[in-house]
Amino acid sequence: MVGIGTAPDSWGVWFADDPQQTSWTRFLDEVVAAGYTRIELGPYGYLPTDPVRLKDELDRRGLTMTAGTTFEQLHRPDGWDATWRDIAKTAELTAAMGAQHLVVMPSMWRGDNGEIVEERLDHEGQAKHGQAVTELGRRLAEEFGLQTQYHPHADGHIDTQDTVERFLAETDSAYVNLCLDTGHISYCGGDNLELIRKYPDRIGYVHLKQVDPKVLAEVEAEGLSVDEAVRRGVFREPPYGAPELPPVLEALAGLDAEVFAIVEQDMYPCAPDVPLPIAQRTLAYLTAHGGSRSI
Ligand SMILES: O=C1C[C@@H](O)[C@H](O)[C@@H](O)C1=O
Repeated sequence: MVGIGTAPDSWGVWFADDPQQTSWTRFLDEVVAAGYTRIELGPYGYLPTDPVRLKDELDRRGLTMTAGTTFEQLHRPDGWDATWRDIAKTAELTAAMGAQHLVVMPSMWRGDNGEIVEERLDHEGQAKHGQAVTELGRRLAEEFGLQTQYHPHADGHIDTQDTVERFLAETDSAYVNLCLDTGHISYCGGDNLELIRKYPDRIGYVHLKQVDPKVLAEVEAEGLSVDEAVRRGVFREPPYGAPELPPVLEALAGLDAEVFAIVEQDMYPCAPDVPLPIAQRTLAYLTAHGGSRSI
């Protein structure tokens, strides 16, 4: 089964607290109105951080939480403390909601203005990073009972197919697997179907998004960041972008395990009335192609 859900990103939410964003109550109400039953936590502090209150808000709306999302900086020699401080609070709240997964993303090598802010990792750096993420996954499993699903990210240290494959080789599948984000993989020139075919046991979780090839070409030509690409609308409503999602859903349905596939159409910033109709159409499209909305 491929269990479809959605996330605050699909309502234009990137930050805990930003007056441009939809309020969290409107987000939750519209998720229900759109017909979804599963959500992600989004940036820590956007939804209530008191676990009793948050659970009550979810229960009242018949929603379950599949995962929290967070970034790491473990490629830095002194990155552990800052990473753990940020991740532990997200992990605690995520686990308290009964979710099983924590989606972890890399730090960026490219800054918001398109500038290079960090050198890419060499082979030794990739090996050390893989070991550190494995250790993170082990602690998240032992201390919070969460499965770590690593999410490659455009402009991040794990982004291209080559870095994703090396990352999988450097990490221990007992503690770390992949959150295949179809949009980020395509944005970086990777092949989602090939990753599912080559690493069926490592696909632990999925984010569904599509890329507009025209906007991507502009962004590449101008050397812009993914943040600017999002502002220009690089992530499109299905089925108007790439990759095609029905073959991805079919390949996921053929895996041994049930997998959550969470719609994450980044649209920061966006006008308040934009997300709901897109979310409704996207859910109808995905369920017509094999995705399941029910809990
Ligand atoms: O999972 C994600 C979280 C967001 O913060 C990020 O920008 C987005 O692209 C994503 O895939």
